[in-house]
Amino acid sequence: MAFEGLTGKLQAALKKLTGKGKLSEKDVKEAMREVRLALLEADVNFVVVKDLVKKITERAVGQEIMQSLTPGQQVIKIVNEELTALMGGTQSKVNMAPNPPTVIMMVGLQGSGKTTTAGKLAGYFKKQGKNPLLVACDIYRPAAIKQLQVVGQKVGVPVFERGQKDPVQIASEALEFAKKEQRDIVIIDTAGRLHINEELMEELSRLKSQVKPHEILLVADAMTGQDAVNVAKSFDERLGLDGVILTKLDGDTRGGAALSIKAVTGKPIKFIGTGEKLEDLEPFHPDRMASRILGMGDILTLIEKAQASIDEKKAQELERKLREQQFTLEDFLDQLQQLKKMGSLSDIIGMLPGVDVQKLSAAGALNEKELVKAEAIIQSMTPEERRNPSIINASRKRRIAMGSGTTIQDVNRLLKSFEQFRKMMKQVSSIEKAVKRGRFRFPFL
Ligand SMILES: Nc1nc2c(ncn2[C@@H]2O[C@H](COP(=O)(O)OP(=O)(O)OP(=O)(O)O)[C@@H](O)[C@H]2O)c(=O)[nH]1
Repeated sequence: MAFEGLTGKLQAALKKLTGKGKLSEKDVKEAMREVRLALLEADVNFVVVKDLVKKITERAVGQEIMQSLTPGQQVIKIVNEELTALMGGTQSKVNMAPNPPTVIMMVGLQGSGKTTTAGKLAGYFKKQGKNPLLVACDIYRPAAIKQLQVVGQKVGVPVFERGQKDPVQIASEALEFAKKEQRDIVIIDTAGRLHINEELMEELSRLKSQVKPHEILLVADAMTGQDAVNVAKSFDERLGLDGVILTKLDGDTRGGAALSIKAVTGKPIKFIGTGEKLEDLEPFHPDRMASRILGMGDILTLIEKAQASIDEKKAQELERKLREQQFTLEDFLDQLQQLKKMGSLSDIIGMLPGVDVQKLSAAGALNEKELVKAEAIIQSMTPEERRNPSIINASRKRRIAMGSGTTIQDVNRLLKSFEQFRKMMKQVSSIEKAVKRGRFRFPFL
């Protein structure tokens, strides 16, 4: 899970403030020193850090805050707001052409995830009812065309290719083709290089003047931290970017790129890549990211992910069962299977507020293999046992363990996690209600 180190340190710094009834200027300044260090260690650009901490401190030591009943909470609210503002404030969407097709040019260095992300983006638009076309203009790496065809096929979007022809020529033909075939979004995968060089920029500039894209998106690898920020700066100076797609935010990314790109280049992050699978692309919401970084969870994204992978009827049925306490192990099995579609366990759990992912993974609670085991155990139960786990006595446990090739301890553990899951689902629905009523309180306060 990305940002773990940063989240832990920010929480530790801010927690010191929430324990106090009244705050002095010294308390705030001390906490801000820790916030500054945490951000620098996360590889956030140091000018950005300096500016951010100054803004937070100025607001936090203001009369209103210091004299409020809950000054610590107010400071956290300020940090949350300033982090949100730093990342652009509100969501930036892709510019759509008034007369389709909308042309999107994907640019970036080799290995940043450009080709994969072009496929993800095509899949994203297709799910929204659009009719995209992918265009293979990375002619130097022969495998790139094949790779684009593979991802295109996986998301069900056609790929326009003309082999090693001049990319500018390919793009022009692709536009003609898109108009004829009524494709409303054209996504062009361009060549990458290991480093920024003149030849690459020349080619991309030629391509830009020929196809006049409505959107130029830079794909940058979040794992490279400040390098990603510098790459964004260079591409923007030479080509003019409309936005950035930051990939690999599922790894142990420290946070530097996500927090610095907008402030340094003025260009917003529009999407983030959160895994290797083609559905692992999320629109970027600065406010939700700020909450995630502060360890306050991201219930809204979690709900959206659930909505995207669970069909509406099933979700309503599930909600009813949870409300009426009729949620059975059979439903649990169904949920485990749905969960697998939503992404990695630690990413999903990390979106719940107040959950310490690091602690859970250390305790082995987020092991994906456990999911497979859980499925086998539930499948070895009788329908009666699935509906009513309280009848599972010692001899039934023995039978289930034998049948699933597991141990009695495994069966016990599963029954226990089922109980916990039931509780967690209840918590999610009560948080959702609280958010809707505007009464949601940050859980670690
Ligand atoms: N974990 C993770 N891996 C990603 C993500 N996006 C892309 N990748 C992986 O990054 C690697 C490089 O991706 P490509 O799409 O081949 O990179 P590229 O930028 O198109 O490379 P060139 O075509 O050589 O320019 C692949 O193994 C992808 O699966 C992401 O969001 N998370």
